Amino acid sequence: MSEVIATYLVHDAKGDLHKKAEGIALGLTVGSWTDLPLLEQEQLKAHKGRVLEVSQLESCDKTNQFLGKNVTKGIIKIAYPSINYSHDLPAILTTVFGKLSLDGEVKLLDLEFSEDVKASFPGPKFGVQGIRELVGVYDRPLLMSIFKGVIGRDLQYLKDQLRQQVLGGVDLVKDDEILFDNPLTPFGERILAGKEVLNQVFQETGHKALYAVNLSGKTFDLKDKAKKASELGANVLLFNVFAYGLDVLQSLAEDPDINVPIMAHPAVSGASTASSLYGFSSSLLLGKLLRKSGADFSLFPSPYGSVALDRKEALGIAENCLKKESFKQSFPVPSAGIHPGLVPLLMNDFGKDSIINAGGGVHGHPNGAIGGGQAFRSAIDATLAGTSLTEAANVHEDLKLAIDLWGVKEVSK
Ligand SMILES: CSCCC(=O)C(=O)COP(=O)(O)O
Ligand SMILES: [Mg+2]
Repeated sequence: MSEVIATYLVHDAKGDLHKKAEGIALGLTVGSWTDLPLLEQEQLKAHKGRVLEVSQLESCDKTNQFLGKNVTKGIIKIAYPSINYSHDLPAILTTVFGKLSLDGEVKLLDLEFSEDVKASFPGPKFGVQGIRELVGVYDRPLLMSIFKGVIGRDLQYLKDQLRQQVLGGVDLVKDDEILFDNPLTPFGERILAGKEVLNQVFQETGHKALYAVNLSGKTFDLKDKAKKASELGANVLLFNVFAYGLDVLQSLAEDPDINVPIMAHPAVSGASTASSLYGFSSSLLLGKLLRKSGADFSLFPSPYGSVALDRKEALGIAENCLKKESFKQSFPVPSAGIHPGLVPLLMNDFGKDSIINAGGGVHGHPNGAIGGGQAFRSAIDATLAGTSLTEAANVHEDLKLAIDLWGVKEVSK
């Protein structure tokens, strides 16, 4: 059947989850059902939402949150026929979670798309394999660092900082998401300066790296800017997708003239995912929907750093980025507050097909960004070899300095 199936977590004060589910299925499709004459009921049958599952999880007394209100917690699954909407995310999301997202304690946990609806989405242009081919690294997690303190600085500062990071052995360097187009480091000039530095380092050392430049500005200017970036030879486009909308990402990913991988930053997404009662699940928004819309990379808070996400949610994002699908895979990038001592935990959770990403954990190293990058590379190599970081630190000075500063968390067996 051609449809989208939505799974919701609900907290219902009235306690009748079946009635609630029927109300949602009708309200978001044909409206009132039983009041209609029989003929009209028959005609509208193909359009009506179908309740597939209602299961009660528990009844709870939410004394602390809502003045003693008793609520019933449950899971509701509803199928929405695809003849009701055009096959694009704005129409699909408005159908399955439009008015409903404003109507009490409902969280959208998952969406399942029938194959014909799925076919309307591009998925990543490059994917994990395509990105690996660009950097020529196949046997380990990639390492990415982030420009820091570039706001208010000129192109020369940016070039110097890029050079230090790449000499440390990182595979990618990304703009911070808060660096926008500006007179000191304009978008096009950042791309050209980045290429110059990366070429220089490659000539000197043979080390290949990519630079992700922040694609920013007004929505209707983005395509032209992205095409210009593509012509200038940009390696990767960083994109604050949740400040714009998933469909804007999809339009960029679908455009054949924008032949550049897209890195989705999670800025602003917390407003839609953080509550346990409302919004979207992280695995849906930052995993499944980003991948469908064409993100080659999905950045999200790891369970361990400064902005920690629940471990199960973070693993759910990575699973949706990588699981077997008709689309290419998106690279999961657990981020925020990452230092070399967290590498064993990250690799244990996210495996080889992930990217270790750090800003402060690279630049804050006592030997600067070169030492920071090298400490991370040693931590990755040691973990792959099954050696503890404490042991590896005996022979890798930069790793030792990093561990002395930030500590180490080995995986508990
Ligand atoms: C919330 S994921 C975003 C990662 C990011 O953009 C960043 O600036 C992290 O920097 P840090 O110094 O915490 O590694
Ligand atoms: Mg940042």
